[in-house]
Amino acid sequence: MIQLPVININISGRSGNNGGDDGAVGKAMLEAATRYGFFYIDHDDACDDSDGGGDYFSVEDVDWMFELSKKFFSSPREEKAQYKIGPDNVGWSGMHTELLDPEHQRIGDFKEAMNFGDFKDGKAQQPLPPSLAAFEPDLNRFSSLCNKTCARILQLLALALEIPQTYFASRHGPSNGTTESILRFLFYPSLSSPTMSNYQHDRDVRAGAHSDYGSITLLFQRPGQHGLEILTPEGTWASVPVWPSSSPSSSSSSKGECGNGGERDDVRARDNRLPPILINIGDVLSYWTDGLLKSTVHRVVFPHSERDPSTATRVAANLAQDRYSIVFFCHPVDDTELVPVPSAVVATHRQHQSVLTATKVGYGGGAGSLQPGKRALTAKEHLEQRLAATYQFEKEGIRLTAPS
Ligand SMILES: O=C(O)CCC(=O)C(=O)O
Ligand SMILES: [Fe+2]
Repeated sequence: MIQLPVININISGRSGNNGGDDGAVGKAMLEAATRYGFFYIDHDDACDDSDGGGDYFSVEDVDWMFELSKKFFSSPREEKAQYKIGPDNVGWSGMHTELLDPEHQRIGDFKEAMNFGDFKDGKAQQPLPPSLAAFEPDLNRFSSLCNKTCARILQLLALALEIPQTYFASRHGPSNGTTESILRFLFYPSLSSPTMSNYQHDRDVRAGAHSDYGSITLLFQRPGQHGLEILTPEGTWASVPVWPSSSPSSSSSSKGECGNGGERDDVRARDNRLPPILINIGDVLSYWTDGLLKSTVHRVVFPHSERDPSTATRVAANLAQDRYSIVFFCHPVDDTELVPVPSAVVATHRQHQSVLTATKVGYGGGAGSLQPGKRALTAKEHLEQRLAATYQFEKEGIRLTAPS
């Protein structure tokens, strides 16, 4: 189990009771992003002088999205199949359709997913299945809260990198242009599901090892449905709890009245039943900052308690859990040129990296090591390059391992 820092943010970006503490919060965030590539965020209303609700996720917002996700995944297979994912990366993907770690997996991921792309003027730019069509405004609102949260995180990171606060945020959507951002519902059936009959506990995973391609990812998890693991620099897998404990490392992550108060925050979050949102850095932000911000490899496994030899007993006793998660992959606007970030902090890091690391960053070098005479990659090109390097793509853009 790894204890990652919990960073308390106010969403409005105005100082409020926080006493202009953005500097300390940004610094804590940058530290976590450079050390782990992962951290949690929590939000304290008392620290926010925005006009109350509306700008951040309420418990009800998140519960409702999970309700919608369940509603969708439990709709008839034939119905979901009409909204199958295509080259544009939106729509439904069934069990074993995605293979995130082709080198190590014998069979595709044990999961189903539903991807939503950008919303424009409140409207989805893709057909919505009957189970969700009536809830377009709710999906749009949730996606918009995700974008706002990403913008705020990017603003705090920019502050800590000593560049204009709008440097990253103004290069992200949705108001600045089209992006490849995706809101994604995920469903990992429990071991007791009939779809699990081909599962082999020594070889199969719910989602294979991978890094995310965007700038940052938000992950919403449900209490009791753990399974996420991250690869540590030592090359071992560490489980990431849904509820971070109030360890000293988390309470040191941000200071001040409205910083993370360790135990106090943990209790508050539990009372409200909303675990903090897990954030991770993706490949494009790592590339953009020459590897200073880490894009950490992670995967989703079946909980050890369900994989042990007494699994049969657990399954029989109905203790095995489905896992539902909701992910938001935040990407820059497609035509953003990934020129080196004008940050002295990044420049210093670049000077200290070895040539070997510099060529591996973002698995295609970093923005600062561009060959002379070559133009910078755009965000869309970077994504295409990452996708091509990960999968031997079939024509439609995702690798199919089984008919779905
Ligand atoms: O479901 C999860 O917990 C993580 C999913 C994930 O890492 C992804 O979809 O990229
Ligand atoms: Fe991921």
